[in-house]
Amino acid sequence: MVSRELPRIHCETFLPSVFSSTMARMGNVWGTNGIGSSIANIMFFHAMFRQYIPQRLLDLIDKYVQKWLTFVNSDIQITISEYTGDRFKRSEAYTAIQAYLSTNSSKQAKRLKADVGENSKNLVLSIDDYEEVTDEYQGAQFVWTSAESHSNQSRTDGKRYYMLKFHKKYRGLVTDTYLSHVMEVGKAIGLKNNQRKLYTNNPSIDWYSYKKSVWSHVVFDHPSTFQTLALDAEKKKDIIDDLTAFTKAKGYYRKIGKAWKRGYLLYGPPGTGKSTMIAAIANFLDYDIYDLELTAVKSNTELRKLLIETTSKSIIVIEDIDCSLDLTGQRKKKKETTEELDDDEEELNSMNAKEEKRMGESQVTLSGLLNFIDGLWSASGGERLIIFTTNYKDKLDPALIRTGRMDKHIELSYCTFGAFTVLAENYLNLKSHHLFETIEQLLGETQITPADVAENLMPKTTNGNFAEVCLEDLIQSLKNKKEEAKLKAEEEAKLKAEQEVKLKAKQEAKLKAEKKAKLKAEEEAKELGRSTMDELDVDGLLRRNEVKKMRKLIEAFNTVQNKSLFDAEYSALFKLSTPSSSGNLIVNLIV
Ligand SMILES: Nc1ncnc2c1ncn2[C@@H]1O[C@H](COP(=O)(O)OP(=O)(O)OP(=O)(O)O)[C@@H](O)[C@H]1O
Repeated sequence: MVSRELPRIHCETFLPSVFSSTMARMGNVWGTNGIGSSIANIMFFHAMFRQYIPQRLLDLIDKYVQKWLTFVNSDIQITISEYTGDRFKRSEAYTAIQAYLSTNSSKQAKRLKADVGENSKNLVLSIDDYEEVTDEYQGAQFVWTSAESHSNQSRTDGKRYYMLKFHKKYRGLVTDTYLSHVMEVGKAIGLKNNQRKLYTNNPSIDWYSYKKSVWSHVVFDHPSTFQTLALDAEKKKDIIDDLTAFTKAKGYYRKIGKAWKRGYLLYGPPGTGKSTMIAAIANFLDYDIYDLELTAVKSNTELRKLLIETTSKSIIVIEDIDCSLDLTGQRKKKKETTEELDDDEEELNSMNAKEEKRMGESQVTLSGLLNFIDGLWSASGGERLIIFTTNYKDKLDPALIRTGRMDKHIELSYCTFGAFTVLAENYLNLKSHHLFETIEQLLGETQITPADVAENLMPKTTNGNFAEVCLEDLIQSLKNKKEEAKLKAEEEAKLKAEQEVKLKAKQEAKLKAEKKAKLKAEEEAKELGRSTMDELDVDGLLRRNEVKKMRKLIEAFNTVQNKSLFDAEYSALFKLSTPSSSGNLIVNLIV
């Protein structure tokens, strides 16, 4: 990353006389007429010189002048840009340097910039553009400058960078220890100031504005912890152990050749604590949360870009993944739409409208999402959890939740007595109570979400023994729920019984009809006497009223055993001069 930007001689080719007189005037103004005119003369001769000397010779001279300047210039410069590569990701070095310089800059720099700090309470100062800050390290001096470069086309499309200048004799010190020292201290300051953040993705239309950010954030300040989470102790311990093991497994993941990330699927009915658990996990691990609104992501490329711009030590959350996108049916639907519209040209206008609407909708596909979770790009950053939540696990594509993508499936279900005791302690400060026994019994008999229990345990009055009131409220709620469930079960049983009776009647009618049809067929077969006739009848080659005639014909054939006689019989029977095609067929079959 060490780049040595050496001063270049810019050879002016504009009118030397104008320049010369300007310089002379400046000399007068400064009272240094001699120096001014000397510079003007040098520039004049330099310009003349460049006009009459061949280009190849000029290039050669330039090359040697640069070499000479390198030799005599004692400073080395290192530039650290805010965004590396094609502005994919904010440089960690830039952020660390910003934090590192924040302490020095407030003491030294005369022009400072102030911004609201991470905790939104204090102002954080940093050096303004082209202001210099000198840092001392092991007796050496280092000069830092902050600046912004603009491309020729755009004045707003600035690329921010820090520039470090030092004497070339400190090159070894810089590469060996100084830069790592800056990074280490900067990161430590960053962590100290750091408050966890809750990010949400910006619509892509804003990505290229002056703010240039794909994510927006607020300070994450959710009070949920594993202690306050209503969950059975065993389940809780299992999750905590899993998370702890994950955070310590950097080396292990590298050894087995896997990206350092883990997928959690939280599923269960609404109000069972899926979002609450995510907050508890973030607080436990001290991670940021990236709450990804998938419907606002237009394409798989955008999804990848969002992923790249997440930091490590973070949780990427997609809530209600089953509702986020029709990930499996999306392509099919589009195809159907196109086919329909092809069929009818009159619908061209409506097609355009539909197409426009479709363009506005998310084009993220299942494969895009799968790549997001465990494609090559997902390995950048490391130490990340990906959490999906859903109320309907069965609706999800198995590929999305298979082990390796969603490594741990956690069911959050209705409130157990264990979960209730956590809530009672949190909400009412109660470890035990004489009503707990009744509640335990009722919880075993009916289903209630932790959200509903929590709502009942919220003190609604400050008077008297509100804990007892809350518990009684809960008992009443549980009884109501039990009654509701009983009524619902009875209703369902009644409905089921009715459906079964209907089904039985339908089946009996069907059996009866089949039996009747069979009997009729048997009677007809008997009448025909031969299976050949059954086949012919089945094949529909003969009309039913011809069957009887055919029987006679066969009898005639069997009796006469002579083709010419049979033909005569046949013609007489059907009153034909020549046999019909069906007659011929029968004859062929029989003969
Ligand atoms: N397991 C729990 N522990 C503690 N509080 C809970 C728990 N479950 C629910 N709650 C309470 O109920 C409220 C709603 O819970 P939460 O939003 O976490 O449920 P959810 O499962 O994410 O619901 P949804 O599926 O509708 O998003 C929370 O604010 C919290 O107060």
